[in-house]
Amino acid sequence: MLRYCVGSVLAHISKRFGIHPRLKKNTIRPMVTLPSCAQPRDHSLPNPSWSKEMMENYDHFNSQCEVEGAKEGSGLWTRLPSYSRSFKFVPGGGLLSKIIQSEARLFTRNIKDQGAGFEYVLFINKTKDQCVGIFQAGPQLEGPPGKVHGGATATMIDTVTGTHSSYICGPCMTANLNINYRSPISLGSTVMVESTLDQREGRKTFLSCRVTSWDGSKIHVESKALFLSISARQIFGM
Ligand SMILES: CCCCC/C=C\C/C=C\C/C=C\C/C=C\CCCC(=O)SCCNC(=O)CCNC(=O)[C@H](O)C(C)(C)COP(=O)(O)OP(=O)(O)OC[C@H]1O[C@@H](n2cnc3c(N)ncnc32)[C@H](O)[C@@H]1OP(=O)(O)O
Repeated sequence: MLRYCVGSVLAHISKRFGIHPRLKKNTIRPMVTLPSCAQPRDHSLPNPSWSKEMMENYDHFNSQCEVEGAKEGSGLWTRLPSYSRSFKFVPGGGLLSKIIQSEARLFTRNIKDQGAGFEYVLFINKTKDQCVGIFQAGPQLEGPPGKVHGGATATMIDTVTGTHSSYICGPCMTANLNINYRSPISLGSTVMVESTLDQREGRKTFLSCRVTSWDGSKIHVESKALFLSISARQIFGM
């Protein structure tokens, strides 16, 4: 679904900018030299900054994932890759991301120091209509002293519910995000962000989301989100 929705968006972009996203590098005859496009880095894979709690929860979900090559539905969960730009989800997207607004980066992946900002991995469960994010909030996300900024927490929720909604209904945008902050999150701690589908109504997707401590013993945040399906025209103002 994600490949489909990003793919349909890219088809529109390519029409607008006169670039075909699936063109291989050696089939383009550019006026200028195009940057090379290496395999994009998947930021959802573990790195040395991940805490014991982060790794424990990652291993828990990863061990229940579909094995590559096995028939669909063989696992409960699917780990979602994560790139510094949404373009990089599709073949040829790495090249496009260097041509169109090449300085742009996904907000949650723009701090280069490992462990300094958002460290996270998302898993989706299609049969249960659930998406979970395991997040470790680094020191550069401070709000009150020693605690995570409320806007950073909102970003985590938007990331999990937005990705969940994209999987359900394709390209969409956050229309409403309602957040109740119940207890502060300490910097450096690992939290679970869990999104559940409540209802679909035409273009509207309603989701609930909870943020808890890594072991589920403490509730940090409860929220509701509304996403609206949009056309590629709406994204790029065509
Ligand atoms: C390369 C492309 C990538 C594409 C993405 C695809 C896949 C993603 C891949 C990977 C995921 C990676 C990262 C994901 C992480 C994070 C996700 C971040 C998402 C965001 O961070 S995104 C930014 C913040 N977001 C905005 O910047 C939206 C600004 N806004 C608008 O752009 C418009 O506002 C819009 C489009 C929302 C609606 O506009 P519109 O014209 O299409 O629709 P309209 O207004 O007609 O409303 C139709 C019906 O919805 C009801 N309705 C509307 N708004 C409502 C509200 N707030 N509350 C309650 N009901 C509402 C109306 O009442 C009516 O209801 P009814 O039909 O019953 O009368």
